[in-house]
Amino acid sequence: MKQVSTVLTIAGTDPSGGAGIQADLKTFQELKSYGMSVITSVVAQNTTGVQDVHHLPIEFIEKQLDSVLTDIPVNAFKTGMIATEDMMRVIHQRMRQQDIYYVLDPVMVATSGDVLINENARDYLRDYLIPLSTVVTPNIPEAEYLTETSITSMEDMKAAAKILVNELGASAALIKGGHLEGHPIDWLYNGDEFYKFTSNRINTTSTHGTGCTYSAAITALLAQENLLLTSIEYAKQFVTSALRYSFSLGHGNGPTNHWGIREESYELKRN
Ligand SMILES: Nc1ncnc2c1ncn2[C@@H]1O[C@H](COP(=O)(O)OP(=O)(O)O)[C@@H](O)[C@H]1O
Ligand SMILES: Cc1ncc(COP(=O)(O)O)c(N)n1
Repeated sequence: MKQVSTVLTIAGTDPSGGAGIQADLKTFQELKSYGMSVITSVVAQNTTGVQDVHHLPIEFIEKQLDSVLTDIPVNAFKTGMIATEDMMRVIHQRMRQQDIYYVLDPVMVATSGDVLINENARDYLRDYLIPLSTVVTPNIPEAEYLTETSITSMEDMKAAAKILVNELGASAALIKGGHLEGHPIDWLYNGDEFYKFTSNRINTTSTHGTGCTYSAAITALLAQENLLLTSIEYAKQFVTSALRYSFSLGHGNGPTNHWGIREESYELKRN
């Protein structure tokens, strides 16, 4: 029987397929990891925004976690949208017993501007989930909230990454620069050194699910025992290709293309 790396996402849903659980599973599949999912909230959303949110009962989140954890060993997991402190508490309680890679995407606001988690949950995430994480992957507004700093430059990004590791207890912090002007630059701090991940800016409005796709790719690659730096480097290429070949779908910000990296290699072969 073939061995496979297993990855779990704990997050909210997107019926339009671009973000959340759906983006995560597509990314896991593309990167040849076996994807599993525990749903926290069912979100009625699409490329234009969030229409409604239905939170699952805590006991049911607990049951889904137990269904996975009592049956299948998990090599790495990520968390995305976790809307309430109660949800975070049960996830923290179950997952801290697992000594595995944890990618924490501190999802707070959708690309459309809709708020996805409540105020208390933000504080619980900072105090309890960050110290459990292998790497935390905030965008600029999320990093500003978590570190209580204002970020307008590379130096500000690096200072915030330092706070996330040295003061808030993450093993590593990757601050994503997509929201700043110019070419998007992400900074990783691992407690010792800073590492820079860059790409050209892709001129597209189809950015729905970019952060989900990036953190899911890092998780899938960590599960395959790649080093953190290698995982981020390849995940960055993956997300850049997903944006380069993104789809013009829907009436708002379209979704990224999870097989973009394959389009890229077809193109290389053709030329
Ligand atoms: N227009 C773009 N072109 C290329 N890369 C981008 C673009 N926008 C964001 N990125 C990259 O996509 C990833 C997600 O970043 P970001 O948009 O900052 O996060 P989020 O989707 O969580 O708001 C990062 O690696 C960022 O540098
Ligand atoms: C369920 C869910 N989780 C996360 C996001 C954020 O998406 P993005 O990656 O565009 O910031 C979203 N819109 N919906």
